[in-house]
Amino acid sequence: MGFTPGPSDPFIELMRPPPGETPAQAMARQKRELDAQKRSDAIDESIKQAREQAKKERNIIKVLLLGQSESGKSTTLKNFRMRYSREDWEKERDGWRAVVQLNIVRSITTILSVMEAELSGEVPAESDGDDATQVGDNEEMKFTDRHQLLMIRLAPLRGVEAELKRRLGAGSEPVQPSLPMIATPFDPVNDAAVVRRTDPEFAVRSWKDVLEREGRPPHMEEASGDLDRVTDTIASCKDDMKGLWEDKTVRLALRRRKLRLPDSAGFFLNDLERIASRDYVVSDNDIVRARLRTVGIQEHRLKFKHGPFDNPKGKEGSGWEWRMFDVGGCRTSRAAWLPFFDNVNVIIFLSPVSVFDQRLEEDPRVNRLEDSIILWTSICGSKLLAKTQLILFLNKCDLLRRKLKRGIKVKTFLPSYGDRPNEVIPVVKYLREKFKDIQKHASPEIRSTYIYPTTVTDTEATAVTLESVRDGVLRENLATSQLI
Ligand SMILES: Nc1nc2c(ncn2[C@@H]2O[C@H](COP(=O)(O)OP(=O)(O)OP(=O)(O)O)[C@@H](O)[C@H]2O)c(=O)[nH]1
Ligand SMILES: [Mg+2]
Repeated sequence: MGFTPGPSDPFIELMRPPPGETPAQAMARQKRELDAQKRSDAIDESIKQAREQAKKERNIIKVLLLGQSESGKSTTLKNFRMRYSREDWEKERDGWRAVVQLNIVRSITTILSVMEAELSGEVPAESDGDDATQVGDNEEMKFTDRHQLLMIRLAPLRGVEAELKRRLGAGSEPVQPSLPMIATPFDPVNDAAVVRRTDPEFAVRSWKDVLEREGRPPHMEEASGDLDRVTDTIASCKDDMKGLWEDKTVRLALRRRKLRLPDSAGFFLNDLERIASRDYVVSDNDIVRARLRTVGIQEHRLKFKHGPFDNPKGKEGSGWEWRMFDVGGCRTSRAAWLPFFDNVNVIIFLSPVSVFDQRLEEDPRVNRLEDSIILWTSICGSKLLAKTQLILFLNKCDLLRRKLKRGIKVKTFLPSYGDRPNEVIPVVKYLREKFKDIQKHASPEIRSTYIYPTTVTDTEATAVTLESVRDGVLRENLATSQLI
């Protein structure tokens, strides 16, 4: 005899309408059941989507570039893009022309301001411990009619500077000196952190905005006319700019005033013959050197399709994608970093080694090396970043070499350096050990740190470093992705 489910079947019992249910109650119950089913289906769907998303993102590596302002984050990113995203790099080439021009013109107008100050007999400001070599006040500094003439002939560059700022200014704004400053992204923001600056620096919000505008073929008469005017004026000032930059008395005045031009200024000013011309074509090196302060956070994507670790599952078209985030490094920008720490796979942290005798632009009370160490300690110690792979670039080794050659003693600014030799290799080795120790003691979990001494403006040497970084990152993330 077969089994006939009877009234005692638990499922039937469960589904049975309650005794004495009215038609209205039955309708309400059925609606409740339908809603519950819908909710359950929605949950199933979102789980499915999350799984699919995780599968898709298995090959995505999130990389953050961190470090103080002018540490070389954007320059590092440019190296990556030049090497691994050549198509975009080429598309943006023309857009950099105006940036290089602004870099040159700003250096020249800054020098003109120094000359004006000298000629008007203004007393130079006290040293802020910056890297200029001491120049005796008694050194002869004779300005002549020729200098006056140079100043008059170069005066149109002030208008060009304003014009270039306006053009690059879609996303540009001066650094807000009134914004709260914090030393690390984990610090609470309060008004006490506000420091007033006297000289707000020109800033550009986003490469992408600027380059998209600048790189476009000029479609408006006005835009193309402006560009020609700018290029024409710069070209017509070429000889005078060279005369100014090469003049001994001017150099002496710059040293006496302890003027710190941007790190790339020399690179551009020594090559005026090529750059200040009407048919100037932007070179790879020019792009790498062109300084554009980052404000906000910019995302750039790189695809790795070739190489030993590029195909994690051995499937066609399943290469790795790196999402690289470049941040503004000054103290007013660091609060914006925090939301990007979620699920970050890799941090490339840049600490310039040449800055032991310099102060922060945004807060001249703070030594730049000290700032970098505070920042590194906070990043290493963050629980949120405990599983993140840390890569440290001890950058600007070339500037360190130059500085030490000029006789500036590390020990003066870093007494703990003691009597070790005042040479590049021992200094970098010393800093490397210090940064490594901090990582070891501050990290919530044991992890390795990959440390590279770099000069990211040297694209050939950096290419070798990037290969190693790339393979190291992919190897580590391959292991993680296998676990998904
Ligand atoms: N000589 C030399 N100059 C460098 C090096 N790295 C960067 N620079 C220059 O330093 C300046 C600042 O570099 P950026 O890459 O713009 O610095 P950043 O960290 O992105 O700065 P923010 O956007 O302000 O946070 C630029 O003029 C670079 O060309 C280096 O290793 N050597
Ligand atoms: Mg930058």
